[in-house]
Amino acid sequence: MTESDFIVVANRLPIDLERLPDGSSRWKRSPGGLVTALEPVLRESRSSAWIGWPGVPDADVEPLIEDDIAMQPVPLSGQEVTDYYEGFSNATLWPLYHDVIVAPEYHRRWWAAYVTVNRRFADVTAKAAAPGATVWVQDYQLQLVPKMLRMLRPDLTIGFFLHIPFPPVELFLQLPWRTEIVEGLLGADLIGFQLPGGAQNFLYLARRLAGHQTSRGSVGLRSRLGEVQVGFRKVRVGAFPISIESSRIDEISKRREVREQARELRTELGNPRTILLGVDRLDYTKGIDVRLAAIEELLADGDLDPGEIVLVQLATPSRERVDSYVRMRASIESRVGRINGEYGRVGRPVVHYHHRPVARNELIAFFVAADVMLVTPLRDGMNLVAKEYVACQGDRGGRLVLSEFTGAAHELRQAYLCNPYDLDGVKHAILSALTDSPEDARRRMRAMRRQVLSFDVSRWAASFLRALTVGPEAGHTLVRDPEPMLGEPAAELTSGS
Ligand SMILES: Nc1ncnc2c1ncn2[C@@H]1O[C@H](COP(=O)(O)OP(=O)(O)O)[C@@H](O)[C@H]1O
Ligand SMILES: O=P(O)(O)OC[C@H]1O[C@H](O[C@H]2O[C@H](CO)[C@@H](O)[C@H](O)[C@H]2O)[C@H](O)[C@@H](O)[C@@H]1O
Repeated sequence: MTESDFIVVANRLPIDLERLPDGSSRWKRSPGGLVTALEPVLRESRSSAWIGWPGVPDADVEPLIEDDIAMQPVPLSGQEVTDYYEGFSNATLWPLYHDVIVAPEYHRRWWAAYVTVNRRFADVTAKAAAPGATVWVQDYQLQLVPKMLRMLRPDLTIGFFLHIPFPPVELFLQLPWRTEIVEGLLGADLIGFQLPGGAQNFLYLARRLAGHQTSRGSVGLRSRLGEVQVGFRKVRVGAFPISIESSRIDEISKRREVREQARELRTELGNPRTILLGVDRLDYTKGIDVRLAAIEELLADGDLDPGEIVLVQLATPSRERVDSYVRMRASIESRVGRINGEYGRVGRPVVHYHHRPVARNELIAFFVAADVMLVTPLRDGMNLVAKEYVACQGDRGGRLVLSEFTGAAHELRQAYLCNPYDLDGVKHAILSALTDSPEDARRRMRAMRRQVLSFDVSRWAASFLRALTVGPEAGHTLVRDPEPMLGEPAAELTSGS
């Protein structure tokens, strides 16, 4: 494989290898918003490569070119999938960074696998990068890569972006390997978070856990970066909310065949007065159970008429061997069954639940058909689905019910916002969305569309990469924390003893 000037390093390649029952295999699109966001960025750049896992254990695949992107597979053994991916990444870090919605598990064996796999990603990247190349490392699965890579290749410019929330300090401190993670990230030249709060939590930890001098001023959106002094290097820290290919999605949503498909969907659903829609990876962070509980109560209260509404829930399979995901799936599917058993009629279920990914244009037809979009996560780094729905509304006044605990809620202020922990609040937001006047709904949607169409994914990537490749901002005052570092005795105690 030739050396590349611009490399994205992510846990997954944008395509997953799928093994078929006859022993053959084929590539399919990988799930999740990280791939949705980064694919167009790489398609537009030259001499670029994507380094990642092909999605199945023990895959022995050669580098390949797909959609003009050079793909460099990093293999994982079956045991590494269990310990690094399902274990440390998705049963330790994922719940810890998402407000401990389920309890994170801390196992030294999982941590050892995380270190080993991060080192493998760093080694592969060090070999693939041209002299002076720019490398952009993605997400919580690879937080040690920046430091490992810097030690191997000090000539590289290294960026890191965290797609999920960076947790409150008190929660992060549970992690037995908290200092290693902070030091691993500080190998980057620029560390990006979705929101300023995450950046500020990280600056605090760089001071208190790792003892570095940091800036103290508040971090802005795509501006006012924070700084950490690491030896002779200045590491910058900022907030860069991710987005979507808004104008492409807008354009697809206006195609005649997509509108036609949306009409057909409505007919197939029995021409209900209102279509409500949920689109998510099947993940406990997404609050699918919250929206089902709200709909069930609204039906029971008589506020919703089962003859007039239909809820379509599209759920992409995700992390299917992790215990918490297995339990959540069973509970969601049993609730869907209960609602349909109670309120559905023969041939007319109230909830249409599909446990599979749908093709891109079909998904856009669902967004066009939906009168109300339900996005109710308990915590979510951004939630691109909310932005995709807005991009598909054209001049329609589709209504977006949106959890306050998504990154998207910080930009889409005109949504019907709700606290997903407050069931009455969620019910109220759904009823407001259903009963608001068409003029008011259009006014809200127009404001959100302006936001989504102006701040698209290329602007996200450009703002991060510009900050990564230009020199540090001048004029920051860096301070070392006067308080003792965490885990060390306070100065007055040592001097007094
Ligand atoms: N059932 C589905 N079929 C096809 N695409 C889906 C489905 N569910 C989610 N997606 C896509 O996956 C991406 C999810 O991104 P996001 O909302 O940011 O959450 P996450 O990355 O946590 O899954 C979006 O681009 C969305 O359109
Ligand atoms: O690779 P998987 O384990 O199947 O998971 C899919 C992806 O899920 C997460 O997506 C996040 O990124 C989105 C884009 O920034 C953001 O909108 C969303 O809030 C996040 O949850 C995960 O962060 C990715 O690494 C996974 O590939």
